[in-house]
Amino acid sequence: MPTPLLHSSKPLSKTWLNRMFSLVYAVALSILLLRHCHNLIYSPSTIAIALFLADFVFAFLWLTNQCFHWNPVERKVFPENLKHVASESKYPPIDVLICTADPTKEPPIGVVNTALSVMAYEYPAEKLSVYVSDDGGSKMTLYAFMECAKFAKQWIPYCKKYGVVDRAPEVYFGSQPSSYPETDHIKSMYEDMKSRVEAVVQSGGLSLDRVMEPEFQDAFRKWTPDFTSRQHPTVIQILLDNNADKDVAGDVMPNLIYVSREKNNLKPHNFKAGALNVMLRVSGLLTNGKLVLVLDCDMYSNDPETPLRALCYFMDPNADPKLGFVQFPQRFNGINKNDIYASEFMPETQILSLGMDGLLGAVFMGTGGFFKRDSISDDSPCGVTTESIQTKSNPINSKDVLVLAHEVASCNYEDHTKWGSKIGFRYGTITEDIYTSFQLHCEGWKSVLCNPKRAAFLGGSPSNLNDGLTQIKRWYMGFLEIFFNKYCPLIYGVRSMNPLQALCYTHYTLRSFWSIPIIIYAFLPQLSLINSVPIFTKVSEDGFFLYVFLFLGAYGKDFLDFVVFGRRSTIRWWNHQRMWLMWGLSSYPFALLERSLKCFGLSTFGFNVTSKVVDEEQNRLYEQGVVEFGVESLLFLPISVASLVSLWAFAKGVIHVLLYGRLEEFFVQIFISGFVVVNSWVIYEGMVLRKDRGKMPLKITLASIATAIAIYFLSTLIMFR
Ligand SMILES: O=c1ccn([C@@H]2O[C@H](COP(=O)(O)OP(=O)(O)O[C@H]3O[C@H](CO)[C@@H](O)[C@H](O)[C@H]3O)[C@@H](O)[C@H]2O)c(=O)[nH]1
Ligand SMILES: [Mn+2]
Repeated sequence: MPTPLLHSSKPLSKTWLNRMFSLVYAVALSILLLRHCHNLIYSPSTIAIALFLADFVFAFLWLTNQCFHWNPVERKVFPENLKHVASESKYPPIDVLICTADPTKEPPIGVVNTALSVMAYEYPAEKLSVYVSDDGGSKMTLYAFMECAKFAKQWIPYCKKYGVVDRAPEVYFGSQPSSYPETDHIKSMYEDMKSRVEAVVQSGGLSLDRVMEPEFQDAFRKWTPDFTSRQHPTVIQILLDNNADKDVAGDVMPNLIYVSREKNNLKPHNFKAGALNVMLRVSGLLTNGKLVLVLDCDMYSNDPETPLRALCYFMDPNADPKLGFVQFPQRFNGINKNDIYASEFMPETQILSLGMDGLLGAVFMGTGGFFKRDSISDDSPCGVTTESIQTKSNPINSKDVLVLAHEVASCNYEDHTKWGSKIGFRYGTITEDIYTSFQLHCEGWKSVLCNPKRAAFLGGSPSNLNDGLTQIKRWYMGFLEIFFNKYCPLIYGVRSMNPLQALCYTHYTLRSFWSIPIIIYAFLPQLSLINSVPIFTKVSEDGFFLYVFLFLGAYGKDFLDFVVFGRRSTIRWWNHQRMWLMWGLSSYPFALLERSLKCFGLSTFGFNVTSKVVDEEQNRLYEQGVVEFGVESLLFLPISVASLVSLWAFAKGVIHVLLYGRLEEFFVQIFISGFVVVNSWVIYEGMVLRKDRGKMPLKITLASIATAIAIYFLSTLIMFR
C-alpha cells in the first residue's frame, strides 16, 4: 500500500514572471551602471561618485534579492493522514522551550498564557514537556508558574473536552466564547489567578510572602538577599510531573518545569542563545524529547494541532534524514488595520521565506521552530549518556538527575566545549536565530516552512515607532555580526551550501546597506536642487526612460508581490514602503554605525528586550493608526532631517519651474523630493499639527531644523562651490 500523503509542495505560479522580470531588470540595471562608469571616466565629480555608489549598492542588494524569487514553493500538510502512518503511541516526545527575560517588560501572566496554550496541545500529554527559561531570574515569574500549574489542571481538560481552539485563556475569554457548564467557573478561576499574579508583579514581588501557600515557600529559599537577575545560582523547579500529576478529569498532565540558569556578572551569558542552550541540556537530561519546539514568551499557540502538522514532516517514512527543523512563520496579533509600523514583516515571513524554502529551507525565526534534537544538540550532556538516565523509572524527579541538571545549567559548564560554536544555538550575534539556521544549512541540514492558513502561533509586535525602529536596529546589527565573521555567508556560505541559498543569507545579513542608496537619494538630489544644480538626465534625453523604468519596475514589482499576490491592502503596502524608508534612514545606518563602533571596542551592544506591556494611551493611538513619536529618540533625527530637506528642495523646485521654466532638467530631482515629501506627511504632522502626547518632541524638531540648515551650508561649501 502506498503511504498516504502527509505533505506536498509546488512551485509558485508566479515563478516564471519573477524570472523574466529579473532578467529584464538586470539588463536595465547593467545599462545604468555602465552609464555611471562612463560618467566616472569622462566627467568625474563627487556627485558622480555618490550616485554610482548608491546605484552599485542598490544593484548588489537587488541581485542577491533575486535569489529569493528564483524558486519559491508553497507547501501543504495533511495531518488527517497521520493516523495511517503511525499510532499515537509512536509519536515522538516534544520538549517546548519558552524564553522569558524580564518580568517588567514581559508580564508573567503573558508567559503563563503562552505556556498554557501549548500545554493544552492536542498531543498525548505524557509526551509533552514545557520548560520555561527565566533569564530574569524572577521569583514573580516562578510564582506565576506555580499558579499556572494549578490552573492548568482545570484548563487542559476543559479545552480538550470542548475542542476549544484558542487555548491561551486570555484570548479565549477575551473572545466571548460559547458557554458550557464549567465556563463561568473556569473564567473566574482564571481572573482570580491573573489578579493574584498581577498583584505580586505590581508589588515587585514584595507581597509574595503574604499570598504564598506553605507548599510554595520552599522553592523561594534560593532568592537570598544577594540574588539579582545578573548574579544568582541555578533554580530548577519541577511544577508538574506527568508521572504524578493528574488533571481534574484524572488524566495525565504534561510536565512543566521552571529553569533559571546560573548567572555570573563576570561571565558573558550569550543572551537568548545562551538560555536556549541551557534548556537544551536540561531538557535533554530530564525528558530528552526527540523534537524541541522553541518559543518566545509572547508567542502563544493559535492552533492546538500544530505539533501534528510538524509531524507530517518528521514522521514521513520517506523524510530526508537531514531534515533539521520545521519553521512556522512568525505572525502577529493586534496589528492595526493599516499596519503603520510594518510590523507584519510581510516580505520576510511570507515572500522571502517561501523563496528559501524552495532552495535549502526557511531560516529559523527565533520562535515557532520545531527542531529535531539531533540537529542541534549533542546526546551526552555532562558525559552521561541520556540512555543511562532514561532507564531510571522517573528521571525528572530523581535526585541525581536534578543534581546533573543544575550542573549543566551552570555558567561554567560550556567552558572548553563546542556549545555555541558547533553545538546548540550559535553565539557571536544577537540574531542567534538566522545565524543558527545558517550554520545548520552549512552543515548540510535542511528545513521546511510550514505555513498553514490559520496561524500556528501569534505574538506581539512593537506598538510605537521608537520600539519598532529599535527592534530593527538590533536585528540588523546582529545580521552584520553574522556577515563580518569568519563564517561569512558570501565567502564561507557560498562554498558550503547551495550558492543561491548562501546569497539569500548574504542579502539578509547585508540589508542594512540599503541605507547607503536611501540616504544618498534622500539628500543628494535635494541638496543639488536647493543649490540649483541639475544632476540627472533631462526628460527629453534617452537616459530618462531608464530611470522611469527602474523606478516603476522596482515599485511595481513590489506592489504586485505585496498587494496582488500577497493580498494585502494598498495602504498597507504604502505604509510598508514608508517604513522601509524610515528604517533606511535610521535603523539601518545606526546598525552600521554601532557595528563599526564595536570594531573599535567603543560600543557594547546588548539584547534590548522588546517591551510587551501595553499602555492604554499608547494603544489608543496605535488603534487609531496614528504614528507615535513621543519620546526624544535619536532614531527620529535622520528621518525628520531628511523630511525637512526634501520639503525645502521641493519648494525650491517649484520656484525653478514657475519662475524659470526649468522643469525638464530638474524633473527627476523634483520628483524624488516630492516623493519623500509625500512619505513624510506624518512627520510634518507630528512636528506642527499635532498636540497629543505622541507628537514629535520639540527638541527633535528644533535639532532637525538646525541639522538641515547645517547640512545645506556644508553641501554649499563642499560640493557646490
Ligand atoms: O537575554 C535574553 C534576551 C532575550 N530573551 C528572550 O528572547 C525572546 C525574544 O526577545 P524580544 O525582545 O521579544 O525580541 P524580538 O525582536 O521580538 O525577537 C525577534 O528577534 C530575536 C533575535 O534578535 C529572535 O530571537 C526572536 O525569536 C524574534 O522574535 C524573548 O522571549 C526574550 O525573553 C532571552 O531569553 N534572554
Ligand atoms: Mn518578541
